[in-house]
Amino acid sequence: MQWLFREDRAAQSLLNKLIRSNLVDTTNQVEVLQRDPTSPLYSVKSFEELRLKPQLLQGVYAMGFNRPSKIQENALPMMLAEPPQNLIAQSQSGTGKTAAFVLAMLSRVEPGNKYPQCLCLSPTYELALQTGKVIEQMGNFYPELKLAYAVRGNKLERGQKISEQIVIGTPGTVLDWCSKLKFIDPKKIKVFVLDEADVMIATQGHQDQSIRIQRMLPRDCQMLLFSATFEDSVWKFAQKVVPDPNIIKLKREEETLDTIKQYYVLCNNRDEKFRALCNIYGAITIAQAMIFCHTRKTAGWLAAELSREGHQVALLSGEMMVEQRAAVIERFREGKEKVLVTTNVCARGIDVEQVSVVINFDLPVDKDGNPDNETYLHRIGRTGRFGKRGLAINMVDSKHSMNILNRIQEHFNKKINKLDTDDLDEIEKINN
Ligand SMILES: Nc1ncnc2c1ncn2[C@@H]1O[C@H](COP(=O)(O)OP(=O)(O)OP(=O)(O)O)[C@@H](O)[C@H]1O
Repeated sequence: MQWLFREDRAAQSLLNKLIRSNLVDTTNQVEVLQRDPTSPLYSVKSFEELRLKPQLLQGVYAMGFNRPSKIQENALPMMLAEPPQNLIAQSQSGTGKTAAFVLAMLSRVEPGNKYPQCLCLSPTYELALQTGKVIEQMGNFYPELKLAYAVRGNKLERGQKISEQIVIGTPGTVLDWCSKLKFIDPKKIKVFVLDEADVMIATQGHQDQSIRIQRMLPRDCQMLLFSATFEDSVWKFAQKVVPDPNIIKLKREEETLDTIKQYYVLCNNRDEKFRALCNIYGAITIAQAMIFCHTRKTAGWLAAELSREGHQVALLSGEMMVEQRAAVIERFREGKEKVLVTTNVCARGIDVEQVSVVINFDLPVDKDGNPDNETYLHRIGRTGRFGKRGLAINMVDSKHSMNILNRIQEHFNKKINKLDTDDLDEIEKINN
C-alpha cells in the first residue's frame, strides 16, 4: 500500500464512496479495547436502543438503514455515552463509519445554539463534500440544524462568525477559520472528528494542521478518529490526537485463494499475450473479466485491440477524473461492458461481484520490481468471493516475469499451473 501516491489514496477513497451502493457486510469479529475495562461493554442491535432524537431516527430510516452495521453496534453506544468518550475506530471502507460519526455529531448538537459545536476534518475537498452530503441526508428532518463547509474557495467576509452548528472541512481551511480568521471559536467545539486518518496523514501538511487544530479545542471535547487501515504511522497519529481513547477494530475479511483456479500462460512478447487472450476468449464463456496491466499505455493499447476484435471493453485509466472513473465502474457493474481493462492504481479496492475471471496481463510488481503479493491476492481474491469459484490467468512473457510468478507461488505456497492456449480443449476444461 505504501507505494501508492498520496493523491491515489484520496482518489481511491472518493471512488469507493461514489460507487458504493451498500454496506460492506462482514462476518469478522469486532475487537474492542475500553479505556475503562471495568465499565460494562454494551452493543446495540437496533437504532431504537440508542434513544436517538426522533428527527434523527427518522433520518436514519429514511436512508434505508434498518439496523446498525457491525462497527456501528459497538461504536455508537460508546460515542453517545455520557459523559462523552473518545474513540479510535478502524474498519475497512464501506462498513458504516461515516454514518456512525455523523449520527454522533447530530446527536450532540444543540440546534438552538447558533455557533459551531461539531468539527469534522476530511483529507480532501471532494471527500468533505461527500461526508457533508451524509450529514445533510441524515439531518433531513432536523431543519434548524445547519452545516458549513470549510473548504478552499468558500470565502467569508472578515470578522464574520459562523452560525452553523456543524463545520466540515479540510485541515488547512479549518485551521485558518479557527485561528487566523476566527470564524470559528474552537473553545466551543464539543465533538471533533478526524475522518480517513490514513488518507489524512498521507497528505503533506495535514497531520501537523490537524494536530494544531486539536490543540485549540477544549479538554473535554469529544475526539473521534476513523481510519480504514491502521499502519504504525496512523496509529501514532491517532494516539497523538485522541487522548484516553476507546479503541474499536474490525478485521478485514480474509481473502483467500482457495476457491480460485490459477493458471499461467507462457508467451514471448506483448502481441503473443494478446493472441493468447483472444484464444481464451474464443474457447470459454466469460461473464465478466477484469484485465490488469502495469502501465496506462499498455492498458490503452490492449483496450483498443480488444475493441477491434469486437469485445465490449471499458477502460479505467489514471488520467481520468474520479467521477469519470466512477461512471466507468458503474457501467461495468451494470454489465454494459463485459471486459474492464485497468491498471492497478485505478482498480485497487473496487469490488465487482460478478467478475468471474481475472487476467493479469502484467504481473503485479512494486516500485522496485519485486512481486507485489498483496496486490496479487487483492486482484484475484475477489473472483472467489462468496464461495463462488473463480479463475485467474497470469500472462508471463519473460524470464523476469516467470521469476516473479515463481516467487508469488512460493509466497502463497500454491502451485499455479501452466495453460497452453493453443490447446482449446484444455482451455475449455479449466472453465468447468
Ligand atoms: N446501518 C446501515 N444499514 C444500511 N446501510 C448502511 C448502514 N450504515 C451505512 N450504510 C450505507 O453503507 C455504505 C457505506 O457506509 P459508510 O460510507 O458509512 O462507510 P465507511 O466505513 O464510512 O466507508 P469509508 O471508509 O469509505 O468512509 C453507505 O452507502 C451507507 O449509506
